[in-house]
Amino acid sequence: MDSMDTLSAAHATLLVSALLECFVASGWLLAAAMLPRFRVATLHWAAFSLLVGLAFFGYLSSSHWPGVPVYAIGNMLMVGALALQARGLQLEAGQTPADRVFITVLALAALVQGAWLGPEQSVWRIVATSLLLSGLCAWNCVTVLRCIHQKNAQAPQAPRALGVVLSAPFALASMVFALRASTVLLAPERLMGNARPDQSISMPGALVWLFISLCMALALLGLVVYQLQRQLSQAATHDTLTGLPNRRAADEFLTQAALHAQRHRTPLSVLMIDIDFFKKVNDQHGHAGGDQVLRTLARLLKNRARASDLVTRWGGEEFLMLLPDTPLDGARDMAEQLRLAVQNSPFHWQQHNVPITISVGAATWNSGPFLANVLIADADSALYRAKNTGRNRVCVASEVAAAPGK
Ligand SMILES: Nc1nc2c(ncn2[C@@H]2O[C@H](COP(=O)(O)OP(=O)(O)OP(=O)(O)O)[C@@H](O)[C@H]2O)c(=O)[nH]1
Repeated sequence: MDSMDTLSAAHATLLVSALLECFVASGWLLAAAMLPRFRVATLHWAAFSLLVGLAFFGYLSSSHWPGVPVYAIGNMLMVGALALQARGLQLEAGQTPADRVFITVLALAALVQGAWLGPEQSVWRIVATSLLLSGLCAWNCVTVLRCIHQKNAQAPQAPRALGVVLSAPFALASMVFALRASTVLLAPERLMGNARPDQSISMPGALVWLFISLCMALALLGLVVYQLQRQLSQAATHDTLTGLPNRRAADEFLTQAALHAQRHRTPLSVLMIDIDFFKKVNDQHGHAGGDQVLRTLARLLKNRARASDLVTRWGGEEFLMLLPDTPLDGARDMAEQLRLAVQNSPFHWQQHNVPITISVGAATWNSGPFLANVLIADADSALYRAKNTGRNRVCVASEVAAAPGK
């Protein structure tokens, strides 16, 4: 291939890259329209792709703009694009955007372009710009890792490898820009050997960028899908009013806890908790007042539970607590503590004191075949007894009843 062919191949690759960037930008705009929760971040990423596409179109048409420092403008667009990508990522990760840093980076980039504008100074311009771009990509890599790590610390869901996979394109981009800076610094004669050193387009360079840019778009998409999947799973397993796990989550936890209890021969207890005369609370304070009482009680129960326990909203004004490794005596003690804590805690609604008491039914599985529905039914009938014998009390089911096979 002669040099003319090489140049047109590089041009063709740049043109494809520029068109692909516009295509990716329209995808992010669509995502912004469809996913309000991700609107701000996806708009940043749409702007990132558009600016990169614009930079590529500029590089492509540089020969039509004699005298215009197209490459300096292109470099500014690239730095601005990566700063926007970083800002979008920070917002997505729930961090406060480091706008001062971004402005400093942009000012530095502008200084670099202005200070070394001519073709004979392109070595320094390329080195400094590549280092800035490398730094921004490295930052994005760290932000993605921190985002996944943070979300996993709240509720582990993703495999450890996910953070590595999603941050890899940013690490790769950072290394490529650093490599470009060092090769241009170490072998400037190769760059200066070009007919127009400030406007050289290398075919491998264009291809590498095309690859990295698509990988970055895929990684950002992966991040959005991961967050969406977390949201969906949260909505399916959690109660929106109290934020507690719902009945479905309780069923799953009970199955796991039962397997653990059977394998390690440890008791498993459940507490069925019901607010007394809750209808009156609704009647006196309205549904919103009732909702506030439910939220306060949920917080109280959660604060008093051990890390290994699970507090769930079973339905209506009923809560189910699962207590692994807890015998019936321990469950009774725990229930009694909760009952007293509720009785002595102030529940407020619009400056009104709302006196609240609970009734609790406790049941324990100790040995024999495990039947979740029997254990729950036992706790339920103990609760029924607590209600029928005056409320604001704890009743326990017999241990044998929970294990009919024994
Ligand atoms: N505010 C509010 N009320 C709810 C919710 N879910 C169920 N309730 C109300 O809880 C009340 C339950 O009433 P009942 O089953 O008669 O029980 P209770 O009044 O607590 O009486 P006992 O349980 O027998 O002490 C009903 O008025 C329901 O409307 C909710 O999410 N929010």
